[in-house]
Amino acid sequence: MPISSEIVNAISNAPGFDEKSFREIHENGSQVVSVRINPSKSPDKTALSFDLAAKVPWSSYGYYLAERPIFTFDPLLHAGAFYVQEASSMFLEQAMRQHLQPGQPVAALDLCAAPGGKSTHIQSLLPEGSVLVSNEVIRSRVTILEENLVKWGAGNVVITNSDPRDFSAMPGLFDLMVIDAPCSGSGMFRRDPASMDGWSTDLVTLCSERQQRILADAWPALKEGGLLIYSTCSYSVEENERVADWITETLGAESLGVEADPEWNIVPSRSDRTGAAGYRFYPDRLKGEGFYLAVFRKTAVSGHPGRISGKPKWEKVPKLVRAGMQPWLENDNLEFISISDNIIALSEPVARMLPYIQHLYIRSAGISIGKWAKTELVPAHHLAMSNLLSGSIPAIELDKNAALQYLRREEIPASGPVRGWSLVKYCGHSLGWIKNLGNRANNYYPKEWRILRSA
Ligand SMILES: C[S@@+](CC[C@H](N)C(=O)[O-])C[C@H]1O[C@@H](n2cnc3c(N)ncnc32)[C@H](O)[C@@H]1O
Repeated sequence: MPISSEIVNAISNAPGFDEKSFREIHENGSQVVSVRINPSKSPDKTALSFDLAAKVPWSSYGYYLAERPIFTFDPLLHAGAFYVQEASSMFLEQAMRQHLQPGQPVAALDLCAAPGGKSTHIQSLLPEGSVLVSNEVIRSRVTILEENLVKWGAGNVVITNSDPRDFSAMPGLFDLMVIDAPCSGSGMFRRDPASMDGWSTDLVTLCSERQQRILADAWPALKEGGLLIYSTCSYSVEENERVADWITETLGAESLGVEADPEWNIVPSRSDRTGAAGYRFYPDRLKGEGFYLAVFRKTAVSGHPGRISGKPKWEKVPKLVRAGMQPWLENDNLEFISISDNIIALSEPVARMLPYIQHLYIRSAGISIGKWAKTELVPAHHLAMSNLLSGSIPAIELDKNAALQYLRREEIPASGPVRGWSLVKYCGHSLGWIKNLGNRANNYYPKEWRILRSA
């Protein structure tokens, strides 16, 4: 679809912008499809419905696909074995790898997290012993964030639904802060031409002001020496280099470079006033959409986070219940708490984080194990998707058709001699639970996540 002259004129001052090739790439209808593999599930290449021949050069887990399959009908998507993500955004990996101490656990915040592209990626990159607070301010968007993180199987994540303002009350809590800010979205015009209709220079100004507000609100929560990764999917200098200038001038942050192989065709940029380094992605120069990323180190002194006093909103799990859960779990090096009958397993880094963030709206933390119903556990979907589950839990392996039947929440034939709870797997990856009643099996796939489309 042709791109309007109003848009082209407004972004023509962007470093590396080439009007002719930019117009061509938006008009020729070409599309790029990429996915990121979940290293904690490591799907077998032969199980995937697509070929992993072409790597995204700046990410160890990213791959380009030759064409766009109907991902909904790939059970491994629902198993959290991969995430469909635009390739340029995966450059976040270089910023993390080049600026975090290898092996050193961190407390990370992904402030604008839904639907979870960056959070799932950050989670895959964090060293053992780290914790990720994945926050989304818009309530209706937390649902998809939670779905994607549960499927990813992540246990070291806390999902919150709070305003950036609420993070100012926790000085110096995070070593890493990722702000993938809401923006005017011009970088996505090739993929979603209809979104051009809502674009205006006023929107760019509004976004730039909002980006600064979000940064100012969250900034106190970053530790002295901590890392800020700022990104947008906009081409506008007002939302990128000008914001980078504002970060270095007003917040006093130090700009950090990220090494990028010249063959990747990423355009390095410098902001006008302070020379802050940024990295620009153009679809006419590389295989990816429009994107900007910049990295900063906080040099100012931060306060110290204070534990929020008062009674926590959760209770300890009684010994008897803990004993009943034992056969379900691979490792017991966890803390168990109970919130409104739900039993939750917290790894040590998550348990350590919670007292500092109690005033946030916490949507979920750690891994939901299930509900204790008198004498037995009714297992949660999150447990099925996590690596906490004991290898001795009965499981049935389904072929693709039966797996899709299961994911539509249809009845699947009862199989195997074992009555009771059983995992359902596809190519060795858990999809969820059934309860085998002998003559039939009840399907416990979460109703709100079921596939509604027919083939
Ligand atoms: C670019 S998207 C984030 C995409 C996400 N990081 C990913 O990789 O999947 C920006 C997010 O910021 C959220 N947002 C909108 N207004 C906000 C505000 N005032 N403060 C913080 N976040 C906001 C949006 O709901 C949206 O989820």
